[in-house]
Amino acid sequence: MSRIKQVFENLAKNQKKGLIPFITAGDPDPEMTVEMMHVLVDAGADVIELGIPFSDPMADGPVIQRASERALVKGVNLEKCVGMVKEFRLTNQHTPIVLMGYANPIERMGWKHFAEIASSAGVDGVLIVDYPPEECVEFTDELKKVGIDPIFLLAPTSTMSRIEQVAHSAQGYIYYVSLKGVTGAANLNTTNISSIIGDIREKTSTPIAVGFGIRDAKTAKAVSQTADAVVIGSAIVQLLESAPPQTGLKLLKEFLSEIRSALDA
Ligand SMILES: O=P(O)(O)OC[C@@H](O)[C@@H](O)c1c[nH]c2ccccc12
Repeated sequence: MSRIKQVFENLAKNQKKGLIPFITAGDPDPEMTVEMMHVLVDAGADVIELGIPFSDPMADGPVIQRASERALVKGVNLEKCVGMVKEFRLTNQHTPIVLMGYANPIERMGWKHFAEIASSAGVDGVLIVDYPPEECVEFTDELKKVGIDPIFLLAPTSTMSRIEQVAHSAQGYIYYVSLKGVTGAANLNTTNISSIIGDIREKTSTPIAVGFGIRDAKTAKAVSQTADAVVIGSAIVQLLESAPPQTGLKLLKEFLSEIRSALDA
């Protein structure tokens, strides 16, 4: 069974909700990323989304764009991201890692080669923002062949046929984007979420994670009433940006622990 599936089964069994922090690989410094991943786990992360820095991240707001730029300046590329997962796996074999990014670097490397090195490094899921399921059937097959879960996005604008398509192709979890716009938005409306999640659940039993615009414990808790997991990105990346590195790690741990307690309360 995949590590992601295992985590969601355990959460369901214990009637808990998942916490999925996002960080950009290599930000603020490539030397810190693996340590940061362990801090996230210590603070209660169930799955880690590790962002592959990209020069034109069109789904990202300014906070994650800046993180991407900082990481690129420090020479982080796709190979190095995979290497970070490999290093993380030396001391953690249980926390699922989802690599997320854009199609371009993956295509340059080649689907098959990427799938192979990612799987042998210990990557569990892959989410490519600009790959809707019908445009990447072959890539999805390569991932499934090596036991990596393909993760897809649904949004408030998704049609019923798109929901069906994603329900059919997705493994691990489905990522429901809570609002129209880019990452880091501040105006999440938690009341609209439940009806669309209901529609998705009619089509699939794959767990649903919700992200975009979750910045505090209260919102995380509210979203977790309907979602199986919450994803938090920009709030974390911003916190790291605004503090010196070692203080950043401490603040990160405090911030995530607070969310964890709210979800578990
Ligand atoms: O930053 P937010 O609003 O907390 O949303 C999570 C998000 O950052 C993370 O999942 C993510 C980062 N880049 C993305 C691109 C598309 C979809 C999702 C993402």
